[in-house]
Amino acid sequence: MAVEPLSQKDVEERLQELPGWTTDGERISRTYRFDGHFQAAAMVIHLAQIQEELGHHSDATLGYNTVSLSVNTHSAGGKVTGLDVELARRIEAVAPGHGAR
Ligand SMILES: C[C@H](O)[C@H](O)[C@H]1CNC2=NC(N)=NC(=O)C2=N1
Repeated sequence: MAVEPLSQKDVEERLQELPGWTTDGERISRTYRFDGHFQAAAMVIHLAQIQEELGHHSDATLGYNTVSLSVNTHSAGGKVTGLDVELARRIEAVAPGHGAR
């Protein structure tokens, strides 16, 4: 089943429930900060588990104490869909347990 892109207005509305997440119209993004590198790396492993479960994957960059995420849906022409928002929600649910801020 084709996944339809969300309108910019829909994306912005949904992001109101995901503080820290932003959109440039082509993707949704957030950078998390951690107490150190190991904590950030552990978050990436947890992220990989969630992404494999959902079959939906962000572009993730591991820094010293940061993890920067960006996601859109390739099959929707590289636009933002509900799948991206769902992934962001799942990540938000586990991030505090890793000390993310
Ligand atoms: C076949 C597989 O489910 C698809 O290629 C998935 C994999 N992960 C994906 N991740 C993201 N971010 N967008 C996609 O469209 C996408 N498609």
